[in-house]
Amino acid sequence: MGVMDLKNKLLVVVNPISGGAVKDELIQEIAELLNDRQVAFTIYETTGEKDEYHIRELLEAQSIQKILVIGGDGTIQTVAKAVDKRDVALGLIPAGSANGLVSNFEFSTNVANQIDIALGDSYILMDMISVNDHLCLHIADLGINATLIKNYENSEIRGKLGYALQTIPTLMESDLPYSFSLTFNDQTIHLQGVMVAIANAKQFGTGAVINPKGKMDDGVFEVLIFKKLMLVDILKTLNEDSYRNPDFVECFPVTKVTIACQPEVALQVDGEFIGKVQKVSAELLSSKLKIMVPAQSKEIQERFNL
Ligand SMILES: Nc1ncnc2c1ncn2[C@@H]1O[C@H](COP(=O)(O)OP(=O)(O)OP(=O)(O)O)[C@@H](O)[C@H]1O
Repeated sequence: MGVMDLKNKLLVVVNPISGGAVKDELIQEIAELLNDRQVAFTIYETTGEKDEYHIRELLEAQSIQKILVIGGDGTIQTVAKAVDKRDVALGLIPAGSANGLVSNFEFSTNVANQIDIALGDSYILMDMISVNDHLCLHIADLGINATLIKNYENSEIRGKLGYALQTIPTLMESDLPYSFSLTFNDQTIHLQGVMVAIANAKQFGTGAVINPKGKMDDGVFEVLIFKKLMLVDILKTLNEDSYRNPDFVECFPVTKVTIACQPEVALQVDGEFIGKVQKVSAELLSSKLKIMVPAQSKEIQERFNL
């Protein structure tokens, strides 16, 4: 507990296992930085059991306006669910293995700067999507990437190396291409592809920009159909501004989409493997998530025409 100042009370949610790293030193450093800034705080360490419920209890019992989240996308997800429709902002300290969501903001890698962003007053009201009733903040997809994530979760390796090692067996096992039917804006299209992505964000934590049009606070999300595994075009996703070959990917901005696939295809939401499904319903939620971002971030510059 830091200096008592109820107006400034911060809840610090730490996932002790995210990213596979011990966080004792990081927590110590953050506690000192918060004390220096005279911010009162309570620390909650996640256990992996009923965290959403416990965080909600803390929000109800104490006058908390901000939560500092130290963890990966899964931890941000849990906190977002606990916040629900409350006017509570999230400050982010990326400490996961991939940090997909945070990689979309121009975040500093310096912890003191991250604390200043969290305690500052620049925020976005981020869109959220429901994907088969799972909350999606970042990117959900059906097909090759979700299959990869499933194999990765079954392996012993955490971290980016895990993805690389899992790629080859996944590509050999999968029955590509899959058949998808997508219904949106009163039309249904049928096509073959290796992956369909439902994207709020621009890029994965690996840096692959799969959705150059992605803006987290524009009131729409994109549905993207990746038709073939084209190596040159996959490499081009490393460049944000590059032209996207329509033989490789097509993109549609939507607020609602249903996707049917035959036979069933692997689904992942924000990096968690959900299962194999024959149908996906995705819809923009009416509630938004308040996320603290750097004042110089693109979203803030565009909003205020700076
Ligand atoms: N104390 C704990 N022990 C074991 N598992 C935990 C604990 N606390 C949280 N978890 C689990 O950690 C997972 C969330 O991890 P998170 O996504 O934040 O990190 P990561 O997987 O390393 O990062 P990323 O999502 O960026 O790849 C959830 O599945 C949650 O149940």
